[in-house]
Amino acid sequence: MTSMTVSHLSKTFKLNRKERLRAVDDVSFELRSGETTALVGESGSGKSTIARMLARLVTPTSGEILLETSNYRKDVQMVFQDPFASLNPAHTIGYHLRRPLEIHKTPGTAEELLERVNLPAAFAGRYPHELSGGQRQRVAIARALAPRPKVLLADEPVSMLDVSIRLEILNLIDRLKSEEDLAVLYVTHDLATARHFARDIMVMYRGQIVERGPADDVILTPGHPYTRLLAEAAPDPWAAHEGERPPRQERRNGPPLAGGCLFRNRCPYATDACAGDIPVYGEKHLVRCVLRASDRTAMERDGTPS
Ligand SMILES: Nc1ncnc2c1ncn2[C@@H]1O[C@H](COP(=O)(O)OP(=O)(O)OP(=O)(O)O)[C@@H](O)[C@H]1O
Repeated sequence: MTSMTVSHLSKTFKLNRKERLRAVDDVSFELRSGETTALVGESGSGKSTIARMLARLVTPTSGEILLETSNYRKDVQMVFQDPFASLNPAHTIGYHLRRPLEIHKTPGTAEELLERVNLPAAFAGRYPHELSGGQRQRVAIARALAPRPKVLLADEPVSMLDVSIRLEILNLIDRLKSEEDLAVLYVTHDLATARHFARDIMVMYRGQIVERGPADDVILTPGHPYTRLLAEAAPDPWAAHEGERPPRQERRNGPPLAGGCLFRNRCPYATDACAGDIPVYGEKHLVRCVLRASDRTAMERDGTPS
């Protein structure tokens, strides 16, 4: 069942008197209960801005976010990247968990919430500094679950944690998704965990969703040259291409491209057509590109025209 429908969502930031940055550009998708949808793309592509608009922390410039239910503040919860910044050092874990129960008038106790995330009930009396990063992230997840939300937004929930415990936390979110029938948006740089935990993957490039579809299809048979670049070089898309890594500023704002495909100045298959309107092809697996994957295979076989 659809929990949240996002239509034509855009966000333009005003950088200074003259400059504007279109961080999110006409994005539409659905989040369904009991399913994880991954949002992947390099740094600065707009992933967090989408999550923050869905959490109502950032006001959209245009577009619509429709929720099946009516109590938005209760039904949409977010887990942030930094488990050290998200808990107040002055308050106990119990306080952090009881607050949302009180605010949203949901039944339950801090101890029950701790159990749901596999932490001992005695942690309710502890302070954040007494916990490890992984334990804090479990607390942050428990706090997000306290109001019994329908939608959980997880923005890079494990990227600041020790590699050895990342899977535990992702498995926990996955189990809770099934138990609570949550619609999960998993924002990540990491294609491998996106493929493993998500049913669908959406690939963002400079504010636009350039490809989306069932996780295996997107990763194993990427349709967009950008997805292919990400998939070949995962987890860091530039790790294997260090010499070609574009400077951060260029990646973020880039040279101005009026319309057309925003990837065309980096794309090995770019043609004049890429400056025009870009069609979307596919049904379940959608790709925003003038060339189909089969055309590119033929170009590679027969030699790319110079
Ligand atoms: N409040 C803001 N004011 C101005 N620009 C912003 C603001 N928030 C984000 N941006 C810009 O919007 C673009 C998208 O940022 P966003 O954080 O959504 O990307 P991201 O894909 O989540 O990146 P990361 O993985 O590094 O978090 C970036 O160029 C960023 O600098």
